[in-house]
Amino acid sequence: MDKLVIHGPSQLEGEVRISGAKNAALPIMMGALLTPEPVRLSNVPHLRDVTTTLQLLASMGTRIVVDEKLNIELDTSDIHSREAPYELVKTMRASILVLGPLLARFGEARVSLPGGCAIGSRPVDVHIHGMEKMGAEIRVEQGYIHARADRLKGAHILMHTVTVTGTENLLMAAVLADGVTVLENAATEPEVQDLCHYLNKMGANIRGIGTSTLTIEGVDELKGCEHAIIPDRIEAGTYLAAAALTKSRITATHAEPRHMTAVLEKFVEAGAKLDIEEDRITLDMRDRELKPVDIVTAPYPLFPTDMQAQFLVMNCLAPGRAVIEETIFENRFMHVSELLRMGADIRVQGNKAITKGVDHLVGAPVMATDLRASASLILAGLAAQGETVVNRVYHIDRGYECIEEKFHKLGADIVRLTD
Ligand SMILES: CC(=O)N[C@H]1[C@@H](OP(=O)(O)OP(=O)(O)OC[C@H]2O[C@@H](n3ccc(=O)[nH]c3=O)[C@H](O)[C@@H]2O)O[C@H](CO)[C@@H](O)[C@@H]1O
Ligand SMILES: C=C(OP(=O)(O)O)C(=O)O
Repeated sequence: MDKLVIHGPSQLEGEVRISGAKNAALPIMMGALLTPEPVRLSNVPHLRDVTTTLQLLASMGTRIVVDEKLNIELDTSDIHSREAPYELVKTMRASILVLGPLLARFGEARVSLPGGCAIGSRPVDVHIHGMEKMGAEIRVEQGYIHARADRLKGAHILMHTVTVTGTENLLMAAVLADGVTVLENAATEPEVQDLCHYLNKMGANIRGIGTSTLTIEGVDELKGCEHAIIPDRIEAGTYLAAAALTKSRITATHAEPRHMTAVLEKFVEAGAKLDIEEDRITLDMRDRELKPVDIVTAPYPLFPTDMQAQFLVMNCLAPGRAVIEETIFENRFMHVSELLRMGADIRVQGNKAITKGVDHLVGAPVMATDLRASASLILAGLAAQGETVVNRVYHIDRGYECIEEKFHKLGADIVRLTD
């Protein structure tokens, strides 16, 4: 398995181009199953999860054309399978997002249960109950969700918790349903909004985009469209965190600062100087001192759980005490034990990580079992003294496009070793 070897401490400078958002690209690609006409997607990030999604769609009969600019055309006019098998779903939880589109367009779907993963149990009860309310018959047998419906019917659905993929799955089920669906307590994440805009381009009728109540008037069919994926706010935040940690100045280009308000405010509270333009964010931490910041993760527009691990590393090097409370996933401190091995002072109490800033971190071999935890270990390695080897780069490749090339271009001493 590949590993990344980092020699720190690094001084970063220059510009980094932010890629399209993983968490927008995946549902939007699955949404191609809703129409027999081709959809053309641009700004799709080059990620392992995107490859897995292409494999999943291809296994169902989707024709895929990738042009020289890496735009992706998906043509689902000849779908012959309505199944998402365990082998693919186990590597990417977002595969559950084929359930809504398959059920809505073909009246049946067989999707492996995604199961628990490193950051928590991650049930899909909201997805299932919502589709049942829309008239689907659902059985869960031998690890698979079997769903059937002649035609889904509009329904009033109050989701008991705010769920991003749950909202997306129910949206994609509702756009082809008979009648009006109201989704209450819907997620308002920019990635959910991007999916709504894309579906409306296809001819769907979704109102309330960006609010917690979405009203969807079902239509008989959807058509093809062209769509550019929004920038990845978590990738942008991760590079800015690297600059903060290494007392550097970098600019994230092709970003969307309007999606990052909570995170950008925390960078300022942490002592960074920010210069924000239309689609560029410059963070300057040169000759400035990191300050500890208390954080509570919460659904958008509040502070995202996907940036928690990166800010935890910043707190490790900020003189003083800070508390980070993780309210979304019950087991999302996998990075803590590895950071302790690098000399951090962190105590985990329930869903809180309490840090006392140390003067410096020391490089070590480390490994994490989820995406953002792994990213945070790269950040720690960039700031630490000596060599850090980040094992199981597999997780990073799920969500960060060419991470070592981007950091290398910013001046980091980082190389990938392939076994
Ligand atoms: C592909 C994708 O977009 N992944 C993102 C998505 O994951 P994902 O959509 O899986 O996360 P959810 O928003 O669904 O999870 C939020 C909370 O709701 C709970 N829950 C969820 C569904 C359900 O049916 N029942 C239930 O109880 C989960 O266990 C969790 O505690 O949102 C998360 C929260 O912002 C992000 O960390 C992930 O990066
Ligand atoms: C948890 C994440 O992704 P996923 O939902 O795909 O596991 C993430 O992007 O941080």
